[in-house]
Amino acid sequence: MSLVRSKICGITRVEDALVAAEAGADAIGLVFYAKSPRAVSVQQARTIIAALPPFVTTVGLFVNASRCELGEILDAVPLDLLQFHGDEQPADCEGYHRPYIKALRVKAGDDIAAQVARYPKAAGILLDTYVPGVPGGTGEAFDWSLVPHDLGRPVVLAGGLNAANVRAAIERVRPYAVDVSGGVEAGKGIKDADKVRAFLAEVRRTTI
Ligand SMILES: O=C(O)c1ccccc1N[C@@H]1O[C@H](COP(=O)(O)O)[C@@H](O)[C@H]1O
Repeated sequence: MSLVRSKICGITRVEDALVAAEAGADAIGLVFYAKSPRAVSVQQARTIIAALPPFVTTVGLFVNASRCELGEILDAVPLDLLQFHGDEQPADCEGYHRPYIKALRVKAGDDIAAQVARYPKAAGILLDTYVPGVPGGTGEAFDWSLVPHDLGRPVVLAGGLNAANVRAAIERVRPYAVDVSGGVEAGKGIKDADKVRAFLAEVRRTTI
């Protein structure tokens, strides 16, 4: 029997980070993608991370960022883990002296196992919903039955999760962790404390 880890992504405010940490989130996600309504500046990210208690993993989310842009952010922001959510190839994700997770956007007919195998150095694989033209954070779930049973890697399940469906999602996919953004928001980039608490409580009471 194991507990499923959790990440609350798209944090833009200190108060939301603290609610997530106090409610037991294992990680918070900071979006460094200017086109996202949840994008944070370097200074915002530093302020949020400085306010966190120990043992909360800080994840930086990037979408096709250049090496130069990413390097500048990493020089300034103490991120523990990188999440590549665009079309990054394996070589684009390596060389930053940080573990990374690669997001794959899932649709019917995909050979998920083959895509996962392309990223042997990834610490984990995040599975999100494929929506044409949108890299992520769509709030839409995908058909969880598309996920093969044993991908042999830590799987982070994402895409349209919320307190009402996360239990079923965990029981179906048996992921290492779940990741949520829109399902715990009051508005874009603003978390709803009650939704965050309800989501994390539901994750905690669901063992696999
Ligand atoms: O949150 C965003 O704005 C975002 C932008 C670009 C790529 C990914 C983004 N978020 C990630 O998308 C998934 C699913 O989010 P949701 O729960 O469906 O809203 C999650 O991993 C977010 O971290």
